[in-house]
Amino acid sequence: MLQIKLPSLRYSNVFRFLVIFDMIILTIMWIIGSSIDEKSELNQIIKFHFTESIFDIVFLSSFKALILFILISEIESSCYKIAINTANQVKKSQSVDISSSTNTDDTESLIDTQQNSNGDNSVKKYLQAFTLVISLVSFAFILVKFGFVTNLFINAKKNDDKYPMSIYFYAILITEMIFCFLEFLLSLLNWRFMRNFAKLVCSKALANETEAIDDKKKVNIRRLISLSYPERYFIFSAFIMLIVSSFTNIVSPYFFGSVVDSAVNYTDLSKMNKYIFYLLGIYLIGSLASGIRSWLFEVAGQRVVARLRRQVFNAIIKSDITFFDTSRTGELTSRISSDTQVLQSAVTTNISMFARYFLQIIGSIIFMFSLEPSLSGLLIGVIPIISLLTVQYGRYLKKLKKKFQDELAASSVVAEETISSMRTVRSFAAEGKMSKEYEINIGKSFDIGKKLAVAQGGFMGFVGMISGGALALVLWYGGKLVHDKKISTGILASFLMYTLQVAMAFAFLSSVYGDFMQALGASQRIFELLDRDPLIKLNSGIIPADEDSFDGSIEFEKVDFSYPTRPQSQVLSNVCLKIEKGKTIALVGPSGGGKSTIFALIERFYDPLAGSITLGPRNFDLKSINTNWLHSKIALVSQEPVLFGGTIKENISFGLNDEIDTEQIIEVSKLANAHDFIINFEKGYDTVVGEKGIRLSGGQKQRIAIARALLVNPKLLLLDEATSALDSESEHLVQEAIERAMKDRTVCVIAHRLSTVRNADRVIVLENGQIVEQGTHEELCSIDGIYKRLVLKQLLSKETVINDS
Ligand SMILES: Nc1ncnc2c1ncn2[C@@H]1O[C@H](COP(=O)(O)OP(=O)(O)OP(=O)(O)O)[C@@H](O)[C@H]1O
Repeated sequence: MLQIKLPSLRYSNVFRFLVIFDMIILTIMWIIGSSIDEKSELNQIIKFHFTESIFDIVFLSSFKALILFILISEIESSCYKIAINTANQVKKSQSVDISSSTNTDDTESLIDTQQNSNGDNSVKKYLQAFTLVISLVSFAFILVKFGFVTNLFINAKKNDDKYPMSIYFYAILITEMIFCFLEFLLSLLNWRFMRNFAKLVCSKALANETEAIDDKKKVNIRRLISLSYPERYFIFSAFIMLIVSSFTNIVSPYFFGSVVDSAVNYTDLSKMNKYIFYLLGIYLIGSLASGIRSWLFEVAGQRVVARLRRQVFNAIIKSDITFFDTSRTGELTSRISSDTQVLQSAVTTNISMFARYFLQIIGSIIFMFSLEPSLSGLLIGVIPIISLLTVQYGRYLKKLKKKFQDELAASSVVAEETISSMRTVRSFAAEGKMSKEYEINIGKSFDIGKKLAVAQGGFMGFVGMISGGALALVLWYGGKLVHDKKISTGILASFLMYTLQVAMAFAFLSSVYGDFMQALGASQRIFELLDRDPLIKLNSGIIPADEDSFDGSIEFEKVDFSYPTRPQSQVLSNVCLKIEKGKTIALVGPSGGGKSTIFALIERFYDPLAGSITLGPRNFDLKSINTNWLHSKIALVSQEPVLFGGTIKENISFGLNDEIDTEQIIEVSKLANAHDFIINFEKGYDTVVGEKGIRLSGGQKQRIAIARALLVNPKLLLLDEATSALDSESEHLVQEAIERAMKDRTVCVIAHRLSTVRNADRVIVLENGQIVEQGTHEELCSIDGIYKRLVLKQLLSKETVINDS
């Protein structure tokens, strides 16, 4: 999405700030209040009473903060999308004057139209209504509670009774009431402010005339987490399980301490047995919830990584050919397999771990405070040191992991190239050299891996040391308090368990954070691939309704071209060329003259730099045509056809979506002189041809490629004659197949044989990217030019090949 700079002081930010501020203030007030008030907060949790307990208000504020925060963010992002879509539509249609519409009612009415016709909007409406309901319900709840408590206060005053709540907690109640009122007010204003927000985004997007509106985003934690958005239901359920298991973790030390206290203080064991029973129940629920949580997160992780792999693969295969001119296969496959794997745990399990340990730390600290504030103070001092260190460590890991994945991808390039060209490697006895090259590359990633290991080990050790130190300190100070009879042994035992939990949670949290940062490093290249906009988009552009709109004819008009990877060397200049319907055009000329480039432009692998290429009698510009449609009308038989690892049948029907029946395949194979050799194989058409057709001879591969082209029944056939010598029998069969394929069709052939050029309707001679001669074979032989020289050279050497290749 276009990165539109939004004002920081905007409605959603104010709302988000308010709910978070509400949560923090309430939690702080609760912790302070519960450590000062003699009523144990713990008892209030266990024995909840509407007019006496206060923790429900704190929980309400925290949950509400979480839900409202998410809702407001979602509403804003829907509005943003709607506004950008509106802007895109305006830009596309250009029906509205951009400069004058930015601040007028036009934008507003356009947004309205877009909102009414958009699916995002119905979601947005529900979210807005939900926001209002949540804030209204919380406000109502707090008002009712306030009413009841105030009533009790008044009665208590009259009757000289004890107040139902301490003054601290009454202050919490009033504070939350004010917050709830403000939140409710803001929710009411949601519609109005969001409408203004959409207007603002739309006008900013429209005003930004020079920049295209695209979907590029920065790579950050938010984007990383957004990968798991489609799995939100799994993750949400897993989170519920996580809250249950964290809760059991938080309360279990309390019961643990109670067991110790009841064993020390009572002669009767029944109280201890009761606590043990509770403890067992808590452990059982905790482990069940843990198991389900882990299963749900794992499934979500697997789904995320599978989807990501599909997306990356699709992004790669939909890229333009220029992209493949600059990328290496091994690197791309490494991105799909290795980089995506690193992300798997980060976007699911790590989020869960993060939330789990975070909750555990917060919960444990709250319980520790209510048990013994002075002991807790000791621990709190350690937290900033670890936090600071963790952030630095995370940054370092992110950088290192990106380098590591890059080096890994580089070694995959060597592996892929070696394995896929094993015959060449073997024939040059280059195994040793390739092995050394791989070793060097893998050595580089290993060196970074070692640094990663040192960083991880060192950091974990450091965190362990700090946690151990904190534990010893707590033990020493706690022991002193027990000795002075200020706290019971049970409280110390509970406290030590909480300390251990917090220390462990910190250690895990740091390591999870490290993993997260590593994933961020690894994800950079993946997002680069996903964000890449192909220069030539597949499956876009017009599909002519009329089948006759392309009859095979094609025209080049003053075409200039150079490859994007080598822009300084012009490969075609001022090429004017007409391929008429039903005619055969032969392209000849010295090697490197630009013949294959002409084919590449007809296939629209690239676009010309200047001039135009038009199709059919209605002169459709090639750039405006849907490329998939184009490729269904044109077939290319190349010099060295590439087959895929499947069966012969699959190879012949390759790329055709409809079910092709075997009869048709046999028919085209017969025409291509392939049927006889195919049925001689044991499995006939179901014979597997091996990777890239390695189990077939050159001539056989060519005949299969011809059968493939015949099955497409193209309007235009592009043929690159083989230069590699086949034995005469095979050559005869291939030649015959080619002649049959060319019959009654528009053909453009890169000719290497005299017989082909003789039969062509027109011969075009290309040299250094320019058409230097054209005419029939006889016409060109009658002038003293390049063509005549080529023919003479071929006749003198008694070869059939005509080009200088
Ligand atoms: N993908 C590419 N990227 C950059 N330059 C290229 C690319 N393909 C070809 N070229 C360059 O473009 C020029 C024309 O190449 P082209 O393959 O069209 O010649 P050709 O006449 O078909 O040669 P041959 O008969 O040897 O196949 C050559 O100089 C070549 O090096």
